[in-house]
Amino acid sequence: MFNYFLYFILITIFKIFSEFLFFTENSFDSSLPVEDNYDFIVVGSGSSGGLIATNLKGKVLLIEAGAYGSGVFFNIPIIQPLLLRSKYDWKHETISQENSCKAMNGNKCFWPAGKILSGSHRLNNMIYHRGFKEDYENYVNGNLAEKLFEEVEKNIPVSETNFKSKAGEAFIYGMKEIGFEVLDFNFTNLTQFYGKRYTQFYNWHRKTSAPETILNAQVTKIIFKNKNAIGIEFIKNDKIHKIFGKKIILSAGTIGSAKILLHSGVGPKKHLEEMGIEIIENLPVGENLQDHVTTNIDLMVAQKSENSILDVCNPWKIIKYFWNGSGPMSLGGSDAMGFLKLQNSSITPDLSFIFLPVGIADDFGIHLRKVLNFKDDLWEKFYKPLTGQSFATILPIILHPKSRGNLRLSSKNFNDPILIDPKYYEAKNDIKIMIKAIRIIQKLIETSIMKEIGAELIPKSLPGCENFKFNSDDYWECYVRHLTLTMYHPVGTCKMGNYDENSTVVLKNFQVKNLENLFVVDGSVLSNSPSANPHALISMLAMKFTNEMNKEH
Ligand SMILES: Cc1cc2nc3c(=O)[nH]c(=O)nc-3n(C[C@H](O)[C@H](O)[C@H](O)COP(=O)(O)OP(=O)(O)OC[C@H]3O[C@@H](n4cnc5c(N)ncnc54)[C@H](O)[C@@H]3O)c2cc1C
Repeated sequence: MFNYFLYFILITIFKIFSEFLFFTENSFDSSLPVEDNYDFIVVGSGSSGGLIATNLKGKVLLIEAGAYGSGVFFNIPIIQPLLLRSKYDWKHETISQENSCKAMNGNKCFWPAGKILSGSHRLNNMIYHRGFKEDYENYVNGNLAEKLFEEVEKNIPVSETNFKSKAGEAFIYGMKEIGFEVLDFNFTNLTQFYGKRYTQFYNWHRKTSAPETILNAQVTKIIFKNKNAIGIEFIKNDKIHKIFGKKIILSAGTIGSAKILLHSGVGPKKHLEEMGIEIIENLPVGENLQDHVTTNIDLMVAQKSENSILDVCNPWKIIKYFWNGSGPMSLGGSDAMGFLKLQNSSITPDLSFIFLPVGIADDFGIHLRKVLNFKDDLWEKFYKPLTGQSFATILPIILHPKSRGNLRLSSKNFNDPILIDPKYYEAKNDIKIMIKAIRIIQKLIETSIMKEIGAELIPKSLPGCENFKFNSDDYWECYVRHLTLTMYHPVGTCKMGNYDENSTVVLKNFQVKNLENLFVVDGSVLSNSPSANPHALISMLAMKFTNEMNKEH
């Protein structure tokens, strides 16, 4: 009971504080661009846009829909879950899903994305993994990629998590024991500096020539003269503004960039006609939506004092965190992870497993179940009876799902939500892979090292799946179609490709096909989901683009 109240009080204080901060940041921000014409206008300050704008040479304007967001406070890694569904999150939701998200209200899965300076990198779990060279060969040759990653890592420091749980260690060694071809099972590497979240936000502050930045400004349209992009329209403080530039770079993310293009008349002809939007170029914008889908496998573990709420609030640990960045406050979510090939013939890994030394029931249902949009039934029958026990989570991630979704506008009005349809598990093969992943987790739990920490699967049926024999393949199919979660890695809606391919939106130099001076550089250009968490790959591509632009300029 004491823990419940402690959570409740801390979460309430945080919510009041972040609302107050948001109010003060917005009320006093009336800044507008000082010039009439820029060399570059960069839309979006996230993993890609933040890096591009802070490193481009020339007269650069960075336009960001989100607010500043306190550096001192929000960059404490353990705060991350509290930023979800806050004012610093776009709070997207999928449309009602037929084959998945069945444990969520309205069968809608929650899709957060950063609406803050530094974008989703301010809200993410800070995991940094370069991925595998076969993933980036589509976009850049291997040797150059290595150099670009090194440049990225000079911009944003990366190091092993400072917080390492005993359960995380057992997970790493257990996985190495079970006989599949496992790759890189290890403690997680994070974008951090002395245990603090490190994003372009810091570089932006430190650079004497930081780009001119307009916050709280939502770009709604690209202005074209024939097939040339010449500027953008944006809304700030309820007023529409126009600003002009020689090159327009969209880095508004997989949802944001596609939405701006569609509203500007760049998209599938038939869809734009239905919406009553004048067509500038017929391109498959919004198609090819892909996401790393996962499910929540909570494990009960024997003891977990090292990351309980009392441990996080321990004054000595708080002092140590601010002194040397150690302890539970530096936990970005995951402390261990790795990859696995189901067959030796697989070119890149098929699955990734991310370990979190916490579980959904750990906060007594005060925050996380609301974030994830859980139906009351799921909470009341499955998780609530477990509160007060110790948990850890393993997220099995399908790295190359076959299911493809899309984005569609709901109307001509930019403020109306975009319709996100990931079509999770439409491809039956994705279910097969997920069930294999669950069987692997079951093998892992049987390893001696996992037994030592008392790991055990929750021994009861998920609400909605009670009619299936517990632990049968049919039961697990039902489970993953109910407890469907995103790893928050949507990509692909402005697919990069060759000029003669119909699916191409963006050419290999990031230019939008058939349109001059318009570029898209962010997660939306990835043609396929990478074999790792995408921030590193997206940053590497942003670095490539920046170098190419600086050479031309
Ligand atoms: C909760 C969460 C956890 C994640 N964990 C990890 C992780 O641990 N490791 C990892 O590698 N990846 C992780 N990811 C994914 C990763 O953060 C994203 O793939 C990556 O940040 C995307 O970069 P981006 O530049 O494409 O878009 P973003 O970083 O999302 O940037 C887009 C920016 O554009 C702005 N914008 C959007 N629309 C407009 C508009 N109309 N006008 C003006 N500005 C606009 C947004 O506010 C935002 O700042 C996570 C994502 C989330 C949400």
